Amino acid sequence: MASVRDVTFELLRAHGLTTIFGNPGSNELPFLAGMPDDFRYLLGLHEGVVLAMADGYAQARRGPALVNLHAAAGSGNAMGQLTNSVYSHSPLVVTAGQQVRSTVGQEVMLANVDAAALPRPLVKWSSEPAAAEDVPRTISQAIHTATLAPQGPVYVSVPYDDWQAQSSVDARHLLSRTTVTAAALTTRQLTELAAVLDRADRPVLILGPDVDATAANDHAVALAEALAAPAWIAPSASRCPFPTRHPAFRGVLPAGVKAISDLLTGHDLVLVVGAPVFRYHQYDPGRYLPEGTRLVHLTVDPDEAARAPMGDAIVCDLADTLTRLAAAVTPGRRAALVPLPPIATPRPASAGRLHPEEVFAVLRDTAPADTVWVTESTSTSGAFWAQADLRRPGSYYFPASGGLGFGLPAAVGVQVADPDRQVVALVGDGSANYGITALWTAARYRIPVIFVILRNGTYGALRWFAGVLEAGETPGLDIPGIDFTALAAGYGVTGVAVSSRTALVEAVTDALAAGEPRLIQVDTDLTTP
Ligand SMILES: Cc1ncc(Cn2c(C)c(CCOP(=O)(O)OP(=O)(O)O)sc2=O)c(N)n1
Ligand SMILES: [Ca+2]
Repeated sequence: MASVRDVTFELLRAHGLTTIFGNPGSNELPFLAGMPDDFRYLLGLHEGVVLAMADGYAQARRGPALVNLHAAAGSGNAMGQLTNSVYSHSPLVVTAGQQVRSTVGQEVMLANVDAAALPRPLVKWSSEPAAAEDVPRTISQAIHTATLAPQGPVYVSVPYDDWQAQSSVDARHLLSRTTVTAAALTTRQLTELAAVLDRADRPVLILGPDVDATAANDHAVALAEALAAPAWIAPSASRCPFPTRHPAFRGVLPAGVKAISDLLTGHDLVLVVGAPVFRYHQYDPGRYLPEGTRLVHLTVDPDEAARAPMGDAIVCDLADTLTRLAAAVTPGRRAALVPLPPIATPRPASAGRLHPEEVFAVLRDTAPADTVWVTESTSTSGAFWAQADLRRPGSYYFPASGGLGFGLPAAVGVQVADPDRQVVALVGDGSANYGITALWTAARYRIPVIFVILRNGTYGALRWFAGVLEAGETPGLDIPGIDFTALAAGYGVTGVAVSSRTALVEAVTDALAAGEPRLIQVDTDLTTP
C-alpha cells in the first residue's frame, strides 16, 4: 500500500502544486526526500522571503501556492508576511514539519508546541492531523479551504514520522475531488440592485483588490461606462483593479475616514466592489459617509460584509455580478465623464538626486507597457499613481497589510508565475532590508526581476507620519549610507547606482536586455505618500 508521503505528493500534483517554496529543517527532510522529479523546490534563505515569494506567485497565477517551512521557528519568521497574505486573500497552503509525533508533548527540541494555534489569526484555517493516516485528507482539506471563496492562507503541521506510515486505500478518493463556490445574485437581487443604480443621480464606484484577483477588471470598466460613473481604487491599494488612464479613473482613495467622506460628497450612491469597507490607515475622524449618501458593498468575503461600519453588503461572485449589472442598468442616463488631465511632468529634484515621479516616469516610458510593478516604497505611493499607466489585470502588487518584506520576494514569485511579462520591483531603501535575501533566490534560479531601490536615506513614510501625529523628532528614522549594489553583489545580482535621468534610462535599458536579475539603486528626494 502507498505511504502517506506518496499519496500526498499525488494529491499535490493533482492540484498543480508542484512548485514548493521552502526553507528546510530536519523536521522537513523526510517529506522532501521523496520529492518527485516533476516537482521543483525554490529555496528562500529566510521564511519571510519564502512566504512572500509564494504570495506573489499565488496572486499572479490566481491559484494556490505550496509552502514548506521549519516547525515553529520557521513558521514564526513567516508570520510577518502572513499578515499581508490573510488580507490579500492569498491561497497559500503552508506546511510545516513537526517533531516525531510521540515526543511533541515532552517539548523536545524542534517541537512545534500547539502547532495549529501558532499562526492564528493570520490564517483562514490550521490543523495538525490527529493520526498519520489522516495527513492526506487534512492536506486535501487545507487545499480546498485555501481555494474556496474567500480564498486565504492555511497551515498544516505534520510530524515527520507520519510520512512513512501506510495510507488508507480510501485516500485515493482525495485525488479527484473538486470543490467550487457558486454564489451568484438571484435574478430578483440583481434587478433590485440595478434599479438602485439606475435611480442614482451621481453613482460612484470604489474598486478593490479582489476585482483584480478575480480578473473582473474589464467587467468593472463595463459597469463604469454603462453608469457613466467615476471609479476610484479603494484605500491602501494592494492590487490595481481598473485601467489608470481610463476616462472614468479618478485615482486611489486616501486612507482616512474624513478624507474619503469629503471626496464622496455629492455622490448619492457608492458601490464598493472587492474591497473591505474600508482599509483606513491614518486616524482621520469624521462622518463615514456624507449626508444622504447610500453605500452598497459587493464582496467575496462574509467577514468583510459583517464587519463594515456602514452600508448594505452582498457576498457574491464579483465578475458574474459586475457583468450582469453592466447589462442590466440603463445606459446613457448621465453626462459623459470628463477624464483626468494628462499625466503631469515629474517634479524636479535636488542636485544629484531624482524625484520619485521622475523615476516612475522613466520606468513607465522605458519598460514594456505590460510590465508588472511590485511596489513597497511607502512614501512614494502618491508619486507612483500620479505617473502610472496600468492597463492590464495583474499589473500591480503591494503588501496588503503594509507588512514590509513583501516587495523583493513577491516580485520573484510573480516573475516565476508570469515569465512572459517583465516584473519590476520598486522598493524603498528601508523596506528592501526586510526581504533582501530574495536577491539570492533570484540569482540562484536566474529569475530576471529588475529590482529598483529608491534610496532616500530614511524611513520616509514614518517621517510623514511623525508629522501627521505631531510627534516631532523621533529616533530610529534615518538609514543613511546603505550600499545596495554591494549587498546585491554579495547575493549574486549585478547592481548599479544612478543619480541622474540619463544614467537611469541606460541602467533600465541594460537591465531589460540582461535576461537575468538586475538591481538599480536610485538616489531620490524625500516625498510624502
Ligand atoms: C515588518 C514591518 N516593520 C516595520 C514597519 C513600519 N514601517 C516602516 C519601517 C516604514 C518605512 C519604510 O521605508 P522605505 O525606505 O522602505 O520607504 P519610504 O522611504 O518611501 O517610506 S513604513 C512602515 O509602516 C512595517 N510596516 N512593517
Ligand atoms: Ca526610504
